[in-house]
Amino acid sequence: MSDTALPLATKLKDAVPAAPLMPLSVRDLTLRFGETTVLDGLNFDLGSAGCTMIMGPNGSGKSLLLKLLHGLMAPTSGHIDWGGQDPQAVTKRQALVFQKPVLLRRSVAANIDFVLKTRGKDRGRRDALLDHVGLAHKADQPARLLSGGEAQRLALARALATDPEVLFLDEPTASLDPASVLAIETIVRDARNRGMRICFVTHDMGQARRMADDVLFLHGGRIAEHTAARDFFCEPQSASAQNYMDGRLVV
Ligand SMILES: Nc1ncnc2c1ncn2[C@@H]1O[C@H](COP(=O)(O)OP(=O)(O)OP(=O)(O)O)[C@@H](O)[C@H]1O
Repeated sequence: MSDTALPLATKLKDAVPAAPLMPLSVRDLTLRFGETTVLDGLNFDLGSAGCTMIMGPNGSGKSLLLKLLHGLMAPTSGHIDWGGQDPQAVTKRQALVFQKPVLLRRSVAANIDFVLKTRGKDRGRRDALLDHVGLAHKADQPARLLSGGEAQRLALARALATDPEVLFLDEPTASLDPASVLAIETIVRDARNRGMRICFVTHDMGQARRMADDVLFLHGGRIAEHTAARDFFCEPQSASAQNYMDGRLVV
């Protein structure tokens, strides 16, 4: 992206609080709807840095896992420990970007202004944020007129405006063209390289290979595999991950 990414990077780095949310420890995490168990006794840890790609077939529980980790839902049982921090205070230190961008029916600039104002952030960062995601020239345009890729970059800028320590992404590029996919990946990689912890749901194998430090593979609400990226893509250990990568796993 543009040269003006640097001042933004500096400000994001400066904003990291002293007591970090990472590492994450998840123990016996279970979610049921009535008689149906959709997440079944998950146990995993995430280290302080990097990008975890969360993969698995449709309905395996990826989106629900993100919502639990972000505190948008409560588990039926089990524990989520973000660096020993008070669970009540965790959500505000994280951001979630959905497949369908959630935007205000205001101008592009006003979408950023709103987040900066409500979070008590420096309003002067708006232009740097818009430039960082390549939308400075659209600042005065209504957000509803943006293309899908532009809207998703604005959603990402809104997320970055909150200075999250953890960024959750739920299939953010699912309906975007290759150039828009790469633009989003560039922004996310930059955030990761500046120390933001990334948890990224995708079905896009190429994207997972480009972005992953580690892969958490879900199948039927359980963790089939949690492996370093190079091991996962060279030789997945679980049959379900092998079948998924070969296009043979349909749930
Ligand atoms: N509110 C709900 N009540 C009952 N079942 C639900 C509810 N929300 C989700 N589910 C079920 O939980 C399972 C996991 O859903 P989830 O959205 O996490 O899957 P996913 O892995 O993200 O799928 P996809 O790849 O299709 O987005 C699915 O079978 C879904 O139908």
